[in-house]
Amino acid sequence: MRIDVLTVLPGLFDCFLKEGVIGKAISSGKVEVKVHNIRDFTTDKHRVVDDVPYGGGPGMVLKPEPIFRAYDELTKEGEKPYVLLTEPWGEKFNQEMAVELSKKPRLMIICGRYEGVDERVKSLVDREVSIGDYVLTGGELPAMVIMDAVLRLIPGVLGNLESLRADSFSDRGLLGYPNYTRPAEFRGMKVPEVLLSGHHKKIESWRKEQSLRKTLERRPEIIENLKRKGLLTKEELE
Ligand SMILES: NC(=O)c1ccno1
Repeated sequence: MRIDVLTVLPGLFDCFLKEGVIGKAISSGKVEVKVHNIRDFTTDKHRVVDDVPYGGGPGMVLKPEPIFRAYDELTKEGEKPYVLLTEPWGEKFNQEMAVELSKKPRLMIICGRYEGVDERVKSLVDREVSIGDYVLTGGELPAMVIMDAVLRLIPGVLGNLESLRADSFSDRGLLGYPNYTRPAEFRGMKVPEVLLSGHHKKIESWRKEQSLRKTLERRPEIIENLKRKGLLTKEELE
């Protein structure tokens, strides 16, 4: 997968693209992520990327020209990207969308900033995406959240596919089960006996029960939804 990011603050991505699982995936060539400074696509000596809103009002709006120039330049060759725009009022990002996006060969993420982008930029956009009902200073952090959730799903990026299976939200949207590691007792808190038993069937059913219990406690609507769709087994319903 290739991802092109358009932003006025490219430096925000430096650590994200160098460290951890994502950094390794890029350095090993499993995925390609290129961050582009929208200012590099301006033509004036002050490299202006924003302007006051028509009709008045607070703040500044990202101008269309530099973004369109960037899009034209970056899409001259190769597959046309699926274009996302990160904005607070976009479609809510979730695991389902992450899975869908992970199947695209190429993405472009335009990071909103200031009061937003000129509305005409949206003629380039396939999906406006929000990571939550709150307003940030810009779309760069949402872009990193989206890239993290999407890139980890690319085959070969996560060493152990098992951890993908055990993800929260990956099994019918159920929350993940509790995890423990050594020591077996820490400050009087013991690891559940079943996890020390080596009995894989019992461990699996304990984990399933914990996952259902946690989902029922924290996200009952997910259980109700699965019940309505008939996606819970008889045992799980007991
Ligand atoms: N909530 C968001 O995704 C967002 C994007 C830009 N500002 O806020």
